Amino acid sequence: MLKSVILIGGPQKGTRFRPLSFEVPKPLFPVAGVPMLQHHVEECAKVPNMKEILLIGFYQPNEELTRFMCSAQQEFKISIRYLQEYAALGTGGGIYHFRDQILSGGPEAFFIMNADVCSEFPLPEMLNFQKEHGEPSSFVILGTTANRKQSMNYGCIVENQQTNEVLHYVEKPSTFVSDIINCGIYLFTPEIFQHIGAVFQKNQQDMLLDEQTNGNGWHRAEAIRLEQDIFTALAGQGKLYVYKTPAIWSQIKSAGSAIYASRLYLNQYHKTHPERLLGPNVSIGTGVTIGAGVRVRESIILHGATLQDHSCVLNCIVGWDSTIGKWARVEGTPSDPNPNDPYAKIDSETLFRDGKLTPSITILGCNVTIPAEVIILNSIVLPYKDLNRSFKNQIIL
Ligand SMILES: Nc1nc2c(ncn2[C@@H]2O[C@H](COP(=O)(O)OP(=O)(O)O[C@H]3O[C@H](CO)[C@@H](O)[C@H](O)[C@@H]3O)[C@@H](O)[C@H]2O)c(=O)[nH]1
Repeated sequence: MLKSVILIGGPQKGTRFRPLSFEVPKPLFPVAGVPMLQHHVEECAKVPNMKEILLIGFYQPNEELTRFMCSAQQEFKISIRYLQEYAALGTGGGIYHFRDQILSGGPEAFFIMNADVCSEFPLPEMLNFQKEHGEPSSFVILGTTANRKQSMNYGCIVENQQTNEVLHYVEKPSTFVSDIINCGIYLFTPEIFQHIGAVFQKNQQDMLLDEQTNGNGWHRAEAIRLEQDIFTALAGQGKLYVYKTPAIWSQIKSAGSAIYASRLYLNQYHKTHPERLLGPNVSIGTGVTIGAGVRVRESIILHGATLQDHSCVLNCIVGWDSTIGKWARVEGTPSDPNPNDPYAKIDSETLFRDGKLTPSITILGCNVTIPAEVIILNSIVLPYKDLNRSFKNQIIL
């Protein structure tokens, strides 16, 4: 059985996201149309045997987070829980504090991910890589290549090129170390807690020896960074490996990087979620209202029209100020030129053939109202019509 943990940090951390983070916690900021975290959740839920996703952070429980968790649990059919740290415990301290929760049910391995990254999340690939490299309980860091100058803003990894073992790990070095950087996505086995535990014990001993220690000593011992405290020590011990991905990856620290990450995900959608794209070949007039989950392609939506939630518009022209109700489907039949004939032109078909309306683009005149949950297929609807049911191959006067 497997689990995933997403490190969502807390309120003070999102400063580079102001003023956007005033409105919504940074991990829920929409990237490519869905909350940043949803990309993680979706990929985790696809991994066979994934039992649970734990969000760990120091946000006060809040309505936005609760709402996100409820809807994501339903949509992706996976348990999602939020575990709140009493203070910022760092990237290693939070998972150590909640180790019993992570290990309950006996997962043989678990993923840890930074919330503020955009990635293809090659989780199955990391699992396979773990099986093929080193001993079975080795740990895997997802890595990617950066340019020399930018690499120094990240955790830098020197690998054994034959075995992919991590030989050196330096967090945000001040001089060049390696162009392989840490993507903030890891695959661990429960054994990682022995290593974090050893750091915790040592911190506690140091704390007892330190006579200056006051009431917050416990917190100081528990604040542990995976990168500096764990990876640096594990490098070169035959335990830590890097799986390098050629796929998309970006950090999301600023508003600018959120737009860049959106573009990366939107490009992916052509392959992974074509239904989330408005398009291809869609033009939308001014003042058009498009609800959540609407699908549009090969259509022209004229100004003032409203496409209510989850409606689907394919091969249509939607007239000015028309309204398409929720879950309605308005569809026409394209009459594109033969794509295999380089000289082909589009046919301007006659409206009727053999006494029947030729299947063609559906046209809604202005101020037409299509009710919720109906299907309008290959039809022409004259202006100011309030339809009350489904229609197929008709001219509605
Ligand atoms: N739960 C919890 N999460 C935390 C805490 N501190 C940070 N995080 C979360 O951990 C992630 C890493 O945040 P930072 O500690 O700010 O590190 P960074 O500058 O983003 O660098 C990290 O990510 C890079 C990739 O994006 C890595 O290259 C780098 O090595 C490092 O892991 C973020 O998702 C953040 O929300 C904490 O105390 N508690």
